[in-house]
Amino acid sequence: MQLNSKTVTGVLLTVLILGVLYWYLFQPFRLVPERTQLAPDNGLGVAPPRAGGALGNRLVRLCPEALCRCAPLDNLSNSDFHLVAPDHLLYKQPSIVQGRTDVVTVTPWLAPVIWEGTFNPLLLDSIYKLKNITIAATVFAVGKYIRFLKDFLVTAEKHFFTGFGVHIYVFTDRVDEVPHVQMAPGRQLMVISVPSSNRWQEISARRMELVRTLIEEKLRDHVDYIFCLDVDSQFHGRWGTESLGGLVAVIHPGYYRDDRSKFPYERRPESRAYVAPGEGDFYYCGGAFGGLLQEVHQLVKICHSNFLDDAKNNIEAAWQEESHLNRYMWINKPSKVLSPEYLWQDFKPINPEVRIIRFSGVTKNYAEIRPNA
Ligand SMILES: CC(=O)N[C@H]1[C@@H](OP(=O)(O)OP(=O)(O)OC[C@H]2O[C@@H](n3ccc(=O)[nH]c3=O)[C@H](O)[C@@H]2O)O[C@H](CO)[C@H](O)[C@@H]1O
Ligand SMILES: [Mn+2]
Repeated sequence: MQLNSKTVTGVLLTVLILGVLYWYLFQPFRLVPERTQLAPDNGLGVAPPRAGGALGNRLVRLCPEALCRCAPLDNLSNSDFHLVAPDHLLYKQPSIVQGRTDVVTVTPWLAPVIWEGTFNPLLLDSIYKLKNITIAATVFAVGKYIRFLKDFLVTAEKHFFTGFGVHIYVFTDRVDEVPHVQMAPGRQLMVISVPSSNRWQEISARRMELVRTLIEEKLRDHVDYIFCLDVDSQFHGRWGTESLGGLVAVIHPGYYRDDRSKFPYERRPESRAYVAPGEGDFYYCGGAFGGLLQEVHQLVKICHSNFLDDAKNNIEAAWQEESHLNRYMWINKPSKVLSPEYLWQDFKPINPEVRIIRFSGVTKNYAEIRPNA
């Protein structure tokens, strides 16, 4: 058979096109940039969509199987959203008509508010045991505040996520004075040396920056949740898996019955922490907050950046990082809210709705322990 050159070219071209098409459809993976979960720091504290995600930009494999099961989809079972209970677990029947009526147990944006009697610890622990999670806690003990560390650590051993993997990070300028506290298997203490300061405001506010660095340099990929806690406090009751969530805030015990006009938000519009009159949901504590690692990373990053912007304009918010945290939580609604059971103050008489005190600030002589009064 005689082939003319036109037929040969035509056949070759068809083979080439089919080849390219085949390669494109059946290549093992294509690299595409994943949508970043961290919004550009817009200074307003506006968060990106929250579900799942990683810290920053990352490349994901898109394979033919991606249509059904690829790594990011499998990870859902490790996330906060998929709750699997062990089969045959026996526990008290939940009621849909009876429960706490003396307190509000859900926010207007439908985040649960955790009070004693709203959850089943056995059920929750069984669910989270299956996930094999690790929880980090940060605590600062700078200067004379080192004296609070021992009770904090001893009581954390008794009440804070007992039976779970817990990594406590102590930031201190007095490394030699960190007490030795026996910890259960799976629980660890890490000490990080930080400089001292002659202003307590600076020590307190610097926590946002140091927690950010800790997350970026040490915790990513190793820890699921993180809580940032004041050291001048002790645990008195269970603080466990019921507190886990995306972004977790604790209601301040001092203002939870007050009108929002009484909340000590930053009221100067020049500050990045400004909350206008008529705005704000609750007044949250600076002494305890937490959540999924990527959520807390977002929070500390934005609060620190807003704090720096204020500093450039010679403004220090009324309650330092607590004011920035409150501004952040007004825009980025916490997905779980912990009642004042989770941070009480020893000097405060207990109100009837508070059936248990889980964590409480010790009464201290400010003039005596702070570097500046
Ligand atoms: C219960 C609660 O919500 N407390 C908050 C409140 O006052 P507090 O009176 O509770 O603040 P604080 O004196 O406990 O300081 C906050 C924390 O900073 C650390 N620290 C402070 C001073 C120092 O010399 N060395 C040291 O290590 C320590 O971990 C301490 O627990 O307002 C502060 C505003 O700045 C923080 O938001 C606190 O978290
Ligand atoms: Mn405190």
